[in-house]
Amino acid sequence: MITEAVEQKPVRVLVVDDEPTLLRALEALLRKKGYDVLGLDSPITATQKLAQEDFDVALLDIKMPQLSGLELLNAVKHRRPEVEVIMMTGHATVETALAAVRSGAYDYLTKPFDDVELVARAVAKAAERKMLFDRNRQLESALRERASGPQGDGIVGNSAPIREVARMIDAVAYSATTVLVTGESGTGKELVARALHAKSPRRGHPFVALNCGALTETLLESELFGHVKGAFTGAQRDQKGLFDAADGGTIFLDEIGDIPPATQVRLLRVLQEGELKRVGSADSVKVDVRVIAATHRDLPKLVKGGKFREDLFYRLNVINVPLPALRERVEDIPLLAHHFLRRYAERLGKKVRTVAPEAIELLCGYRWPGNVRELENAIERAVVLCRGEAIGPTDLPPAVTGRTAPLVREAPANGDESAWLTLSYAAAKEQALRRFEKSYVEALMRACDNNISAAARKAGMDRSNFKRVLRKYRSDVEPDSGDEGGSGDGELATA
Ligand SMILES: Nc1ncnc2c1ncn2[C@@H]1O[C@H](COP(=O)(O)OP(=O)(O)OP(=O)(O)O)[C@@H](O)[C@H]1O
Repeated sequence: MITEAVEQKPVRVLVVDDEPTLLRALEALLRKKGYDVLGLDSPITATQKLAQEDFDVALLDIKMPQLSGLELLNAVKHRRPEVEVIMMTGHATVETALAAVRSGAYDYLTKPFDDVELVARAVAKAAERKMLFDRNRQLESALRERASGPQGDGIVGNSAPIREVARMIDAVAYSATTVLVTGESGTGKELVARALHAKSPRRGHPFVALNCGALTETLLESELFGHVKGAFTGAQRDQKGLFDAADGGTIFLDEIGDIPPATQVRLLRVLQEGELKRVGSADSVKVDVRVIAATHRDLPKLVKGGKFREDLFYRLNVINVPLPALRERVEDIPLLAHHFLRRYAERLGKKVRTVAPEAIELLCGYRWPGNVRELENAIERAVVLCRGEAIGPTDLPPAVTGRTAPLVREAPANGDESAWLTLSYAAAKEQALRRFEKSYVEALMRACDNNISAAARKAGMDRSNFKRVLRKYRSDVEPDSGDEGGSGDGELATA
């Protein structure tokens, strides 16, 4: 992972002071703290070294013969602007401090040092800042490489599975073959469809997307194929459909597993014959549209259950591009986080530049049931909340930091009753109920091997009520039809 490479680099510190005793003491102190230190008593030698070697932090005395510390600071910033500089001054005046900061110093310390630990702490802070910016630069350049490289498709990621996706896009974009993109919600199925279109010879023609799960059968058919006047109540004139709108280009049919049987027949006809019939008409119309379909459902299972036509499945599944869940490619998380950070910092006009290592660690440790979409939302939120240059753990959503209802977890069970007292009675009761509900449904699901019907029976609840409760805690459970407009095939998604 890119971040690890940055973190493992030893921090290199340059100390320049013409007082030999202090120089040796600082060298010894910083070496003891684990830094790779070069101590020099001559600012001239220091400028020569800076031309040859990399440093992360420089600790410079402000008053030296040959070259003043401020002149040396300017030389450092000129040669290596990325080095974090701390000035040491025996005559701390507001003017010298200001002059140093204006010239790019990160901090300044006043000599003599009452407590050398202060020096170590200042160096540690400067080193941390330098590493953050190194990490940022590295991720930025990886992103630039990715965006301008052969993939150039807006798909961010360097993991093996995402490289394979990019390879498949390149391999199949040029043909007119139907592609089925599969993967959990938020894994980037539409992004892949857009990339396929953008890299195809059809790119000068429209790309039209439709979420098939969001419409009733009549509306869906009319949207896709158009209708003639009088085809159904409200059809007051002839209307073309999205296949007409996409002529010469690509149509992206999301949630293809949700389309009803009659629509499946019509779609099969378009795929087989290259022609469609508008709703209410017996006439055929020729169309030239590439179909890319997507689903988060297990289509072969729907076929087995008689809910999806086998012939249509084979027509759609000529090429399958499976998208991995985000938790299966954790190494992409830092890259994606910085990608979204850049996007939202720019959009929101904020000076957030990076993600702190502890926040990256939390992001990498979370399961991301909503995949890249959830990560994108988390980073947008963090950019809004962030007050400094780096997103920290407190800017992340509670689900990611594990702060979801901590009071509930810690309250009376371990005797820490004070946790309750920060809540109103209603809030405490609500949290306790949610805790009970979550543990109960999770335990039941475990006991019933994830079989929703069996768990509902054991709970003495009807299946759809049980599912409604379960859905509060499990994002991978499908809604029942009527719940949120799904097709009513919740069993498939959870089995
Ligand atoms: N690899 C990626 N690089 C950059 N952005 C991504 C990537 N994958 C997904 N995204 C972004 O995440 C969001 C969700 O992606 P998209 O809508 O393509 O997912 P989906 O799988 O089609 O979701 P659903 O199944 O819910 O329709 C979009 O804003 C998309 O641009």
